[in-house]
Amino acid sequence: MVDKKLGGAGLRGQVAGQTALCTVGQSGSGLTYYGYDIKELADKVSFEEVAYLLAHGELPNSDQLIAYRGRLKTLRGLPQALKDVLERIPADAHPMDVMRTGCSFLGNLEGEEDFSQADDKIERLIAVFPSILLYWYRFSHDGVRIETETDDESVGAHFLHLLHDKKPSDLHAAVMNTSLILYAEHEFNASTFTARVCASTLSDIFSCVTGAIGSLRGPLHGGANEAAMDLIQGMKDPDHAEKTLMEMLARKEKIMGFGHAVYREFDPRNDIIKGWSEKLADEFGDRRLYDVSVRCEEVMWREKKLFPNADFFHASAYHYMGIPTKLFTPIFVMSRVTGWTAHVKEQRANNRIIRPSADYTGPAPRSVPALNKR
Ligand SMILES: CC(=O)SCCNC(=O)CCNC(=O)[C@H](O)C(C)(C)COP(=O)(O)OP(=O)(O)OC[C@H]1O[C@@H](n2cnc3c(N)ncnc32)[C@H](O)[C@@H]1OP(=O)(O)O
Ligand SMILES: O=C([O-])CC(=O)C(=O)O
Repeated sequence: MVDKKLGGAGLRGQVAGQTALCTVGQSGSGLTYYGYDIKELADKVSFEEVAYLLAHGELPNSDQLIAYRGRLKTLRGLPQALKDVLERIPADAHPMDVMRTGCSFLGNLEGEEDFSQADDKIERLIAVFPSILLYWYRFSHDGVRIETETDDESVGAHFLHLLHDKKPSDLHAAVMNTSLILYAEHEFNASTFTARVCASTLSDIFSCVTGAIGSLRGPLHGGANEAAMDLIQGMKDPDHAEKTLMEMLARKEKIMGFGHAVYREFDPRNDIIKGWSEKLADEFGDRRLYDVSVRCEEVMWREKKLFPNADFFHASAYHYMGIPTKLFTPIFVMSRVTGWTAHVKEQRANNRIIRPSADYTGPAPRSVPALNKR
């Protein structure tokens, strides 16, 4: 196992605040949302129930769930001004930049005027992110202006429906549901911490989420699922996967989708998405991507004691559902917006501006030389 440097760089191991939302890596279950184990949530509930839990602190009863799903359905439409903006974003833009711009622009049209509107804005963002992404994607790639208001019951099915122009199979809707649950919340990860820092200045929720999207975009965080896909795509079979990884490790390259800042031996989300990836591989009728991913897992553990994080088996799972690689990280946004916004509310409820100190390493005090003396 890799030794962690506690303290210092990356604030690793330092407590930077309190949360009631989530535990990561504590002994026992590994990952819980408001006390519920991630495995049980992934087995028993829908993403919408998790989204409600994160927003309100308790799972909804059946009336609350029906009403919540109904509200999300009615909030999927895009204002014309936002459609106009999305149509101007080029096809080769990164979809995470589309999400960032879409969120920021919506903040201009439907801004949060005071914090009592937070719950409404949160529901709007959860409902509208798939529409923002796929309106842009289908316009820029297929030349069509899609209708974003579908009657799909779930966010995951709505996303696949807009992408493929048809309702998804039960299997694919179930995988999306689980995937969105797995990605929903993860304590003080980099993007959530970004959202909390922004919230601590008493800024609006669109600014908090826009900033968080920027942090999630990087390959050391959410962007790793796309980087993992790029890696496994080129692997012809498990032996080739092993050879490729051994060469990369010899060159001291990072293998995206492996390792974690908090978990030490495994990421509890991995087994869950891995199981779905195998089911999808069998349905797809070509196990190559799944089999090479399994070999990567074996090699990384044997060579480096590093394990796949939530991102690694998401790559093959999403690919088997016909999702283009560059849309992988935006799916993370569609899910994590629930965690980010729950943290924004929590920060606001007990706020002090987040403003740490730095160890100074610059020059000793000195006086400014005249321009002709520099
Ligand atoms: C959903 C998520 O956001 S999960 C994270 C997604 N990100 C990735 O998959 C990117 C690849 N992984 C990484 O870069 C890292 O493991 C991170 C960013 C996740 C965690 O970073 P840290 O907490 O600094 O990692 P940690 O302290 O465990 O690293 C210790 C050593 O292991 C090595 N290591 C860690 N991860 C990897 C990896 N994926 N491949 C190769 N070596 C690695 C590092 O090089 C580091 O050595 P160094 O200090 O000499 O650089
Ligand atoms: O917790 C982290 O550092 C990264 C992560 O796994 C997540 O945000 O889901």
